[in-house]
Amino acid sequence: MGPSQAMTSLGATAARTPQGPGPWAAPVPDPGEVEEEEEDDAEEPAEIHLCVLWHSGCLGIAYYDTSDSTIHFMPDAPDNESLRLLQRVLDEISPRSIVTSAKQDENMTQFLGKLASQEHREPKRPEIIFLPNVDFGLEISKQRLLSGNYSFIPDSMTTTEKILFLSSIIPFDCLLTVRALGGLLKFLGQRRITVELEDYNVSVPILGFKKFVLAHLVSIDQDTYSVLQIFKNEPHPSVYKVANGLKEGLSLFGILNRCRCKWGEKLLRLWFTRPTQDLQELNSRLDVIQFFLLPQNLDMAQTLHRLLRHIRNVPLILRRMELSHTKVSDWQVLYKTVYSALGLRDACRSLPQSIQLFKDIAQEFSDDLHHITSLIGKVVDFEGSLNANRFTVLPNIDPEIDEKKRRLMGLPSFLTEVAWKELENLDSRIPSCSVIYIPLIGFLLSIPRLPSMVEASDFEIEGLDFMFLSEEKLHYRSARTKELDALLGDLHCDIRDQETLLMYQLQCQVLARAAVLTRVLDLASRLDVLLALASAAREYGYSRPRYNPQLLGVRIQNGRHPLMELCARTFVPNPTECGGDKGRVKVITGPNSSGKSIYLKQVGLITFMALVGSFVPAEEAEIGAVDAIFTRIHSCESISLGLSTFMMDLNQVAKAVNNATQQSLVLIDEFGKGTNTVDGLALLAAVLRHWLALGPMCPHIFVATNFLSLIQLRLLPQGPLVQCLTMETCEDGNDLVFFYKLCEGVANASHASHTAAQARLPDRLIARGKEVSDLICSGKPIMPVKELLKEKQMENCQTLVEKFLKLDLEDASLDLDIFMSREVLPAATTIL
Ligand SMILES: Nc1ncnc2c1ncn2[C@@H]1O[C@H](COP(=O)(O)OP(=O)(O)OP(=O)(O)O)[C@@H](O)[C@H]1O
Repeated sequence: MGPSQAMTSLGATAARTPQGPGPWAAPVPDPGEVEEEEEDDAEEPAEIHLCVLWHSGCLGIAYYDTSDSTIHFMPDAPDNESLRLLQRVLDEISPRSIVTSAKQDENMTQFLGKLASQEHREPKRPEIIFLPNVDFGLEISKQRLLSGNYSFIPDSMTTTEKILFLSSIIPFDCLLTVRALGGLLKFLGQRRITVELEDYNVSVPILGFKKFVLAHLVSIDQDTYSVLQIFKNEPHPSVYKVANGLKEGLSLFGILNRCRCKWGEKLLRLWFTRPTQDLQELNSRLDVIQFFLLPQNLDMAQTLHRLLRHIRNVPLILRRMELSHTKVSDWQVLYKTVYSALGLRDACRSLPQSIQLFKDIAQEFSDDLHHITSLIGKVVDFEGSLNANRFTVLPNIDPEIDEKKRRLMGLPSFLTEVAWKELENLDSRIPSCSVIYIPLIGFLLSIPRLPSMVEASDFEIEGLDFMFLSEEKLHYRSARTKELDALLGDLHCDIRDQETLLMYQLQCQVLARAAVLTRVLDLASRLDVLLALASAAREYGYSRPRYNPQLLGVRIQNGRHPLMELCARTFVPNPTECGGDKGRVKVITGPNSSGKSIYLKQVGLITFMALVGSFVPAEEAEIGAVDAIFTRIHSCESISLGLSTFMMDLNQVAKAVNNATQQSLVLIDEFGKGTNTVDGLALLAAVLRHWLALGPMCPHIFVATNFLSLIQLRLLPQGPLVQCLTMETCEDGNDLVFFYKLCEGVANASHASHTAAQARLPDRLIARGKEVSDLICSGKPIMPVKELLKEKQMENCQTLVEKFLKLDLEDASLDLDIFMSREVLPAATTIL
């Protein structure tokens, strides 16, 4: 540190003149130590590093998430040759890098090659890293896992205890998972993820291992998420406000997300990306929501919601502790979080223990939390720490620190006395002097530079050692300041060192209890999500869905579209019943704007919400076994993919045709409109006939179409598998009234002209459209618009023809050029 940057932590001044700086200047906080205070929860964008192995139809996946410094792993799971499960995981977590073995199966190589070539992949193409196959060896991977340095394992554990503990978390019998975990650890260590700039002996922080299972997953692709408006990213008006410049628009996630803590929101997003068929899990979520919906539990819900606001970003704090980068605010946040967690525990202990979540919170929020709060509360001097901008401890923790602080407190007045004495010995031209203290340098005499002190040689003063010039002040060591150094030493630094040591010990105590803190976060975010879903269910009048694995399809009474019902003045609910004698293919026809698309989406959304474990916008809903939701609904998104609209339509339908099973829900809106009518209709009919030919294996299909000919021309086989539905309307003179009510039957006309009128197309055009349409229907030729040949034009033509007839071509005086330019050309402009 150069002298000009040298910061004094305290000093005292003696001045000969009254105008000089006051001799009783209070200790000035060291500005060099003032850290840039970030917001508590400010986070670097999370990065995910994934390691994957595929062997004999089995997948082993493990990934490291920098946002919570946790390793997530999926126990060995079967995946087919097109690696759909892996694709699903990649879509969900968008890893920054994908690590795998250089010795790979052909399928995996092709899969990764394709991934690497996706130039427009959003948000970013992952980096693909091949490590030598030996890095994934089973034994070496096990060793790496067992010998890791994990702060959540207390130092007091013996090696055997540690192995037992780890084998209760990591499934060592899942060979691919273990090898993937081993490869991941190798990669993390090699790249020094998150600790690139740290000392080499600081290892990558690992705060826990978490299992994730995608076994009961309901498959939903990205298009479906977008067209059903489950998520909707919109550019944020302020790009500085959020890291990716995006905010949630009107979406299902947006209206249900009432989470109070960030981790709750994160978990809700995760549940949305992983709809499940695990009925036990779904029912356990619904039990909690149902409990909070009871009027007598409203107060409790509000109390819990308030407490959850204080549950903050514990993983970030733990990571900073691991790296010894803990900030003053971290201690406060941690204290509040743990304190609120204890509040949650006490509240949950008073709730029915038959509900698993309450039981878990009551039991798993252990006394370790008490220990943490009492330690932090007893040791950390929050006020002092904030003032000093560094960790300081309360009195009576360490008598040595207390003693040093007492001496330090008395120092300014003592130094003032010293300064006065020093001033007496100085040249009388020097008006004032101060004694200052600079950490690591010691005590110095500071004298203002006199106008006569120009050259460096002028700075020399007898009996003093010149040190440096800074801000027009000359600094010297005198015999007295040397004495002070010996007497008081680096008092300030000593206090700081001792307090830092105490902070380190406190950190270790907290880190040894990291497991309970991670659990707090897991359970608190679960509670937060369920309270959020309960709050939405209460406000919007949702009901609890029932799951019936024996049921084919879904049965919904008075279902509503969760977003549309918030925008429409009155929303008309509609029932849904598919499977059994109600047919597998529902063909919904109806005039434009009669509510077909909304109905289709509502079926998808209600089913989705039930599979997430939320209450649903319906009077009753019974959900059968649903393994996937496919959609072919028009979205605006085609530019970034560089595909034509029709090509996108075809892609989506192809996905459904190739993957839908008898348990899948397929929603098709206006398929075939992107090409000429006949081809489009033929394609739609062909796709539906393909599914119908599967008989009982046919998926549950809802098709909304304006191709009335699909039914009129009997393009679909007749039978119990097909049911025709339409939206009720009634003609009132020229007006068409929409009832938005679903009923059996087929629409008799598209009433496109009515929609056109609503869109304010000129009447003349609408009338012409109707005329042409009627002519086509009745098989008559289409004549050009009569209006075009106006009467006046006819008259002009006749006059011109007459002029030509009167021409005497035998007449020698006739000048044809003059005739053309005077008679014909002017008339031509009125005719053409
Ligand atoms: N159940 C309903 N209750 C009240 N209003 C509804 C309902 N369903 C639809 N609407 C209203 O009708 C409008 C049009 O609905 P929708 O887009 O579903 O029509 P559509 O039949 O699919 O039309 P198109 O064939 O032109 O695509 C909606 O924006 C909404 O305002």
